[in-house]
Amino acid sequence: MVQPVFDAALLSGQADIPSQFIWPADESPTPDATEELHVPLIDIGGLLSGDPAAAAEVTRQVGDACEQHGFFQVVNHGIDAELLADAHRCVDAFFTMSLQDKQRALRRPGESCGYASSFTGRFASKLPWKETLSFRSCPSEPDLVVDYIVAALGEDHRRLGEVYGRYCSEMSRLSLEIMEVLGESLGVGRAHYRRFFEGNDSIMRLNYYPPCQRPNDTLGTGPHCDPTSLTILHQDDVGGLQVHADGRWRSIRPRTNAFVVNIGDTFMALSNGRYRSCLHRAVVNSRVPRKSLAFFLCPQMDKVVSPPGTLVDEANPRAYPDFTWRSLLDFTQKHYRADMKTLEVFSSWVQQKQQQGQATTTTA
Ligand SMILES: C=C1C[C@]23C[C@@]1(O)CC[C@H]2[C@]1(C)CCC[C@@](C)(C(=O)O)[C@H]1[C@@H]3C(=O)O
Ligand SMILES: O=C(O)CCC(=O)C(=O)O
Ligand SMILES: [Fe+2]
Repeated sequence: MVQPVFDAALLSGQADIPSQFIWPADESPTPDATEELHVPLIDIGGLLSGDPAAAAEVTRQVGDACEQHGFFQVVNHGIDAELLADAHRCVDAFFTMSLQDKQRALRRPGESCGYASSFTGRFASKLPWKETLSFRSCPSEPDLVVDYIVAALGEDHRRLGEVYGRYCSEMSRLSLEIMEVLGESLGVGRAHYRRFFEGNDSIMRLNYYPPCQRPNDTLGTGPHCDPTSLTILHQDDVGGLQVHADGRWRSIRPRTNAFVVNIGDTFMALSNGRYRSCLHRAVVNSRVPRKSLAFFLCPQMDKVVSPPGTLVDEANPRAYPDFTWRSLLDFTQKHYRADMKTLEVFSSWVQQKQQQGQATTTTA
């Protein structure tokens, strides 16, 4: 079989799409679903510095949302509007380059960073209608992002690297603030999760969804729960993010000044299953490209993911085994395509390995 190359410049205008991009009927997209999911809008600046009674009410709202579906939005986040606009302009600048130029940053098999034009070499079916550029970001290595971009794309792209370097450090700051709120809402105190993630080893991903003439047959990002800890997403004004809540797909309307935040599988494990990592996806459209910026907060690779003792008791026994982010990341890159069951399947795999006496919380 000839492997399809996802060259958006060619495919976007075509009436037919290669069969590998067609998703089965039971996962069929509903790009026109108009029902919205209303998620709480959290004024994060006010929350952390404002009056205690108001803060307690907002913390409760975050807790409720995380117990129901794990999605909320933050405003008054302190991210400079010009930096955000620049980050979106740089997405356009990168993805409108020629396929050959983008492929200088090609993502290699088994790796989670680099440029992927769909996943034509990685999966055989249910290919996503998107291009992505992913890279690591760690607060302890301030030049990591710019050095990666310059090494992959050349000196001409230094400014792009600087923009995302700044953007990622703001995302890390915001994630730690959100961790304070999550800790407070779970009754473990503001410091617990903040400390856990202070030395995070996160992934930044730029998503670019070219137009598709068959938007009812394919998906930009298939249904999945994020295996990571917390996702902070900014979508442009096109729309396309859908969440599966109360048994149906509902969209989250874009808001220029808001970030969409959702709990990932790793945080679900850190909360002993109290907070939900919820199924979501992205649909495409036939008119315009869509962009989103996703910052995936992840623990340091070898830190043991284990809930605080106060969240475990007789009524709430351990929901998941201890694991490291390294082993879960490896699982999603080499053994299992992340979907709605990742944490469940991964947990069984860890338990099986433990029974066989093989470690999954070390690098071995
Ligand atoms: C660790 C990760 C794997 C994926 C990127 C991410 O950083 C977090 C989300 C994961 C993903 C988006 C879930 C849907 C399937 C996937 C293959 C994709 O469509 O991009 C996933 C990512 C991956 O590259 O494995
Ligand atoms: O592009 C979007 O709106 C969602 C993307 C997403 O869910 C992901 O990259 O994990
Ligand atoms: Fe996601």
